[in-house]
Amino acid sequence: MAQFLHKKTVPHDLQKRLVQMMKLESLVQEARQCQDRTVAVAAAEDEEVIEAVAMALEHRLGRFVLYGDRERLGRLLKEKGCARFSDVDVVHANSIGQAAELAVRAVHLNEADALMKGHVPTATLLKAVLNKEYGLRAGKVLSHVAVFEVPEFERFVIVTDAAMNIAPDLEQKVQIVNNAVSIARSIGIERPKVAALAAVETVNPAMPATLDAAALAMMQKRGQIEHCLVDGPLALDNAVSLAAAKHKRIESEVAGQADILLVPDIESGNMLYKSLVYFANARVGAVIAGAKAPIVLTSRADSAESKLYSLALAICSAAK
Ligand SMILES: CCCC(=O)SCCNC(=O)CCNC(=O)[C@H](O)C(C)(C)COP(=O)(O)OP(=O)(O)OC[C@H]1O[C@@H](n2cnc3c(N)ncnc32)[C@H](O)[C@@H]1OP(=O)(O)O
Repeated sequence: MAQFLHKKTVPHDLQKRLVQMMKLESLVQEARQCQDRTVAVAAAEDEEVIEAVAMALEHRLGRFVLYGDRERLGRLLKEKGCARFSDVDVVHANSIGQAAELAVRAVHLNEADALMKGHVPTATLLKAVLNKEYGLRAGKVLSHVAVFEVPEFERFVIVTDAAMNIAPDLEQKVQIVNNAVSIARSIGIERPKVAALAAVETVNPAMPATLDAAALAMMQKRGQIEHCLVDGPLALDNAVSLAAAKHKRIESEVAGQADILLVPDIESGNMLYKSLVYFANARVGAVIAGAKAPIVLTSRADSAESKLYSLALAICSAAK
């Protein structure tokens, strides 16, 4: 369905309705169409990661190269029923740090199309990703983009940045928006609506997030941010609920209809991410965008199913 959405011939209204019907499951179907994708998994010797790889192999999403302890990996692959697949290779690494470096190098050298985090601390992997000699920098800000399917909610909710940029400044927020817009477009949301979140919907000089949000909205209006609509500051309720926006008398093309929620910092983003998973039973697929290749940065909070969706999102966005 998502492939159909990319065709320019689809009328906008129909396109919007189809996007709204989309489920993360449809990303798995789309990823399957992408030929010959290879994913390098850093420190893959982790039960949940191997479970996600097993699911991905079952769905024929691509080829996997697992970096880590050969013996432990061999055992886990057998336990999870992966030994029967030919699309999986193991490269031995003596330590978690070496596994991260080897996996990142493989993507750097175009031997793999996407990187996946295994049993390695997030900061260790990201430091390898940012390494000047063998990393995956592409001259842009790298940022985390999470696509949520929330039960009873009619459209995807995209949250950024919940996991990489700790306290982004205005310039970094512009690039974080650009990265999220490019992921939204890769899954068929042609002109996403971006809400720059704050605690209130009015500009308050004592709350820096409201100043950045207002600047971002103006930058989009002046053409400095493209392929999307941006409004802010918006509080979470009036970003996602038309009734709440109406109640506050907010006149905006974004309020109540946001596709992308730009959070002010990593704390608010991470808590929103985990609240959606734990309190709202949301499903999620997430990647780090802006690098030479997409990166799957899974969290312990994610189910194996969510890890599969993240892999599908990475494969879909690597193909664009
Ligand atoms: C939501 C589910 C998943 C999770 O819960 S994940 C858990 C939460 N996430 C984390 O713990 C990671 C948070 N981020 C960090 O720890 C750090 O920002 C990170 C990514 C490790 C980078 O730290 P450092 O290596 O100390 O970075 P630094 O500020 O000294 O900069 C070193 C060089 O890298 C560059 N850099 C840092 N962040 C970047 C970015 N986002 N995009 C592009 N380039 C970036 C930075 O400009 C600097 O470059 P240069 O050496 O000056 O050329």
